[in-house]
This record gives sequence, C-alpha cells and structure tokens, in this order.
Amino acid sequence: MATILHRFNPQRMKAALQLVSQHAVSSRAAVETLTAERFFLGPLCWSHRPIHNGGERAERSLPSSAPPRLPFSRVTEADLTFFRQLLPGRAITDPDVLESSNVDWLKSVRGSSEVLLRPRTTEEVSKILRYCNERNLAVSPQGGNTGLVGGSVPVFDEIILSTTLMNQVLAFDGVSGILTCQAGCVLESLSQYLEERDFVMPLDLGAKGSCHIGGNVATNAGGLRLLRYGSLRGTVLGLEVVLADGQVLNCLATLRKDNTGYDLKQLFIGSEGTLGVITAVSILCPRKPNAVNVAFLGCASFQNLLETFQCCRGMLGEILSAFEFLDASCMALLEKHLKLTNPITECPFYIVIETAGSNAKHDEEKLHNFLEEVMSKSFVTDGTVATEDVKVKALWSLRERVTEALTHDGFTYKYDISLPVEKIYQLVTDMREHLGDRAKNVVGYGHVGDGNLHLNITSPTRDPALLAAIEPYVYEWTEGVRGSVSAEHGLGLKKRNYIYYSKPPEAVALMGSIKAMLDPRGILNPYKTLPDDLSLR
Ligand SMILES: O=C(O)CC[C@@H](O)C(=O)O
Ligand SMILES: [Zn+2]
Repeated sequence: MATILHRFNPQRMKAALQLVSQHAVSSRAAVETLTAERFFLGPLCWSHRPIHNGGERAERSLPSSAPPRLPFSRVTEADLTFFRQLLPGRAITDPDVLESSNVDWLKSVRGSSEVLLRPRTTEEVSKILRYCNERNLAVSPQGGNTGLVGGSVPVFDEIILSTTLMNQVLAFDGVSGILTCQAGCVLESLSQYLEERDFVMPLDLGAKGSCHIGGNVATNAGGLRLLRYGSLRGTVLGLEVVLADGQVLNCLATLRKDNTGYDLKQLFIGSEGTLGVITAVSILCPRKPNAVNVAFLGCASFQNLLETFQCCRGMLGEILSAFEFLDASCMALLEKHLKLTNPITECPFYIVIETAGSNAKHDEEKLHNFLEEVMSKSFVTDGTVATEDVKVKALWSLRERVTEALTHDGFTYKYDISLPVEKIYQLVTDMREHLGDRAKNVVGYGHVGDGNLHLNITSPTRDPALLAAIEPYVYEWTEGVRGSVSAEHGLGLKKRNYIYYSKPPEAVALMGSIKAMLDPRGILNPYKTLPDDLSLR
C-alpha cells in the first residue's frame, strides 16, 4: 500500500467528498434533476477508493458514475429556432433518431439529450459553440460513438454535436503521404481512400467501420498498428479545433518539423472533447506495404508468449507491424458466441503477429526463419500463416472480435490497463484468484507490443458486489506496478475518478487550470475525463 501514499492527496479527496455530498443534497432537492438511473443503465454504482491518512486507512465511498447535473441552461424554443435556422434540417429533435446518439455502443450509459446537431462546416461548429457558450448550454461532442468509457454520449441533457456530416477529405499529398480531412471521416473510408493511392492509415482498430478520425484523435486511440507507426501524438501533424467560445484555432499544419512555440495540438489529442471540438486533422500516412503476412500462433504459457515476443522483435525487426494476444477464455467466447473457428489446436494463449514490408520474398523468408526458431525452442506449439487477403482478415477477426463476443456473455466490466510488458498477464491471473467463482469469465487480451492489457470480467447481470470486489483492487494493483488505469480508451465518464491512481494531484490540478482557461463555463463534454473534485465546482 505504500505505493499509493506518494500519489494520494488527503485534502483534495476530503474536499471532493464534501463537494459530492453537497451536490447530492441539492440534486435530490431539485425536482427536475435527473436521477442516476436515467443515465446509468442499471442500479447506481459506487466504488470504494481507499483513503490513506498518516498511515491510517479508512474506506470511503466516492460515486463512480453518478455526478449531479451542473447548473447549465436548458434548451428553449428560442434556442431550437436558432439551431434550425443555422442548420436547416440538421437540428434533430426526433426522439427515435436521438435514441442511438444518447446510448453508448456498449449500451451501458444513457443520456437524455433532446437535441442533436449535425454541422457540415467548421464555421457552423463555431457558431454553435459561440451560441452555446453565451447561453451556458452544455455540449457533448460525438464522433462514431464507439467509445468504451461513456465519453461519447451526454450524461444529462447536453446538446449532442455530431461530426457525422463533416466527412470530406480536404487534401492528400501523394509525395509526403500527408492527409488532411474533416473530423467526421470514418476510419475505414479513409483507409480505402488511401489504399487506392498506395498508402495506409497509421492506425487501425476493431471499430474502424464506425469510428471517426476526429474521435480517434480526441481519445488518442491506440489500436492494432501502434507498435509499428507509433501513437497519434506522433502521426497527427496538425489540427483545427473550435474552442468553447467559438474561436477557431487553425493549427492544421502539414509539416514534419515545427518547433515554433508550444505544440498546442497535443493538448487536444486525448482530451476527449473537453477542451475544444476537433473539426479537421492532418495526419502522416505510411506507404501501403507490398506484402502482408499474418501468423496465428499458440503458446503453452505466458512466459513462452513473452519469449516469442522477444524473439520476434529481434528476428522480424522493421517488418513487424503487430503483436497481439488473446487467452483461451477469449477463444472459448469467440467460438461460443460468434461461432468462429479456432484454426489451430487448443492452447492457453494465442498470438496474432503481422508483418508488413516492401519485399514479399524477403519478408516470407524472415517469417519462416522466425517460426522455425520459436517452434524449435517450443515457445510456440502450433500455428498457421496467411498471406491472402481473405485469410488474413479471418485470422485478424479472432483478435478484433473479442470485444463483440464479450457483449454476448452478459454484463462486462472493462479495464484498459498499461503495464510493464512482463506483468501484463499477472493481473488476469491474480484477478481470477481474487474473484474465485464470483465472476462468470475473467479474460485477458490486448496489445502485447504496447504493454496494453484489456482485462474484461463478465457476469450474468450487473452485479454491484462483484464490482466492489474488482475495484479498487484492479486500480491498486495497477498503481503498485506504476501502470496506467487508461492505456488507450480514455477516462470518459466511467473512469474519471480513478485518474489519481495514475497521475499525481499536481498534474490533475494543472489539467483543471487548463480546462478552466480554455472552457471557463465548462460547457464542453462536462462530467468527463476530469475527476469530480475538479469539475463539480
Ligand atoms: O473491449 C475492450 O476491452 C478492448 C477494445 C479494443 O481496444 C481492442 O483492442 O480490441
Ligand atoms: Zn485495444
């Protein structure tokens, strides 16, 4: 527990608890305040955050997913008239259309917004935000609504600002590979656009068919190619952002190098729409590889998997583009719920390795030598390799569709953890032991190459007792090895109060100051990312 002490600030936590209880009283008194049950699909959930004070430890409750509604204005008929004039036919109030924008992809959180705006241009976004800021109307920016932490839907009646119609490619330079596009372009459409021009997007994720590039950047999505091309913090070269007061910040540079002052775009990458609305992105795209190979391998232990990883980095080097894993429990769920077939013999662990290079013969030879090495050393017990597009896709779907398989297994508690790579599976093993038969399934999968574990725990229904057994255990465990409680999904609504497990109070306070400077009225994506002790002021 000593590791928690240096990060924990008892004063701040005490203030947070007082604040939360004040709000709880006033929100109960307000007749029209929305109750937790309206946005949280199930009974109110409380998590327990240990409080350390001079060596004494006390358990206190801090609401995890139930903030009170902040005193924003409510949308009036006059507001609707303004929006309808600005966006003819694109200011939507039909509850049936709004339904899918109010609920997240996991169907775990629900807002009750009555207005969905679909701008086409940056100028329209600017006019919307200037108006909302003046009127003190809260706004929930939304891309493809594929987020997993409740960050992409309103919590109460925030206006939904959708980037769906901002889907134009603005420019592509076939020499440098720099693409400039509007924020609402769907990732898969951009990939297709680039492939026709012999380039690829530097990121790829399971949600590619629906997610928007603006949302990807706003959440700093990682995905399956990060190992090769790095994070969006490196590949995004420029951004256009509309600030809370409607000001347009045009930092849409298309330069590889630019050291003129602070790199402001980094503030917006990963800020989950709380500091500004990203309206356009310029991004550096790699050449389309001539040869792609995918190997699906089985290992008898996680130690063998790590040995395979080390060997892989050494022998495949520059052509390695992904090293992903899933455990046997994930495979069982793929078979049971999605009727997918395991192409190799049953193993405790499975690896998906992708190579992407410029010389098919050279790549195949390297892969062949590598496979021979890991099989002869018994790091790998079985495997199959694909080079044809259809087979490559089929092998990838075994990794990409685990999230979907989990949705059929009951209620899922999801954790997206960054850990030192050698500890990546220990958390799954410890959690299984810790929960015993209280969970239906405890599964681990993720991005080995990035030290990113997706720990998912299923239960027949939402189960507060199970949740109390998982949290704060999972966060304390993570903090104990100096990991991060959000590797690539962000904090959103669900994880906002756990930020202190991964960031010192001084850093969180500075985040609060930046938020206050850029969005003084707090209208942008309220209740998300920052913890309640900062945002409920
Ligand atoms: O559902 C999850 O926990 C992970 C989703 C996604 O980040 C993935 O890598 O498949
Ligand atoms: Zn992931």
